[in-house]
Amino acid sequence: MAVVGVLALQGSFNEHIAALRRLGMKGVEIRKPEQLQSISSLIIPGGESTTMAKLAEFHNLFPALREFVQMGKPVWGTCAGLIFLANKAVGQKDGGQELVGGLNCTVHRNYFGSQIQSFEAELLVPELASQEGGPETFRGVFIRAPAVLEVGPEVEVLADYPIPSNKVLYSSSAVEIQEESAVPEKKVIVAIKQGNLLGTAFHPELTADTRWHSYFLKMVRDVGEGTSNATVAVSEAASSSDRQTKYDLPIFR
Ligand SMILES: NC(=O)CC[C@H](N)C(=O)O
Repeated sequence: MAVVGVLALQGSFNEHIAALRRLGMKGVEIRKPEQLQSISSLIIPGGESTTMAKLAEFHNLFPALREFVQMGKPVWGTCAGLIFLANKAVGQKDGGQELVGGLNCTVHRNYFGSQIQSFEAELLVPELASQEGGPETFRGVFIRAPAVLEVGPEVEVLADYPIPSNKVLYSSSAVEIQEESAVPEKKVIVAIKQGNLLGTAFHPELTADTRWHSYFLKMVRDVGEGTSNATVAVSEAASSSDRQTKYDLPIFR
């Protein structure tokens, strides 16, 4: 059976492996550079990107991760993983942190604020729904989440999040709630794709909705490495049976 690597230094790697299992796929934990040679796709989970970067540095993983991305192998970063894959990150701790890069975008590390400003929201996901079926929306779990501030022309935006006009981020001054029509709704980008790289600011691995995992597995198949047609057939069958179930929260099973 084809396997998907999951960077397992810190964060929600077990939850990704469980989501892959629900689709009939095996996720293998990756902790050392040489382990990247035996896999053809990788998920970088959410967690805390500064800590994860320190651990990656300790294990000398950055050169191997960059090479993996440059070889065009499919890589999906969720939350802290998205930060890893960004070419540029702002809002970093003093001294910054090393990035793998590859996604031509700038992310803000804690765009939505601190841990207590974590939230869940229904996101419109037209591309995901057209590829995977199911509802037009996806329940986004945002945990001290980043957001994408800017993207290059080659980057496809798969989801954005409308920030209510009366919610002002990064302002210490009191802000008056204005007439709805006076302040246009601002949208921030929360899911992107560039070639074989996928990035989501939220945590699909913490939901029962496996469509983002299934979408990534199709990217893996399209590269023509890794999954066999038989394996993908299994994963499609699994995801269509999932579609019949209602996506309840809390949903990690
Ligand atoms: N849930 C997450 O992965 C949070 C990421 C966090 N904002 C960071 O800087 O690492």
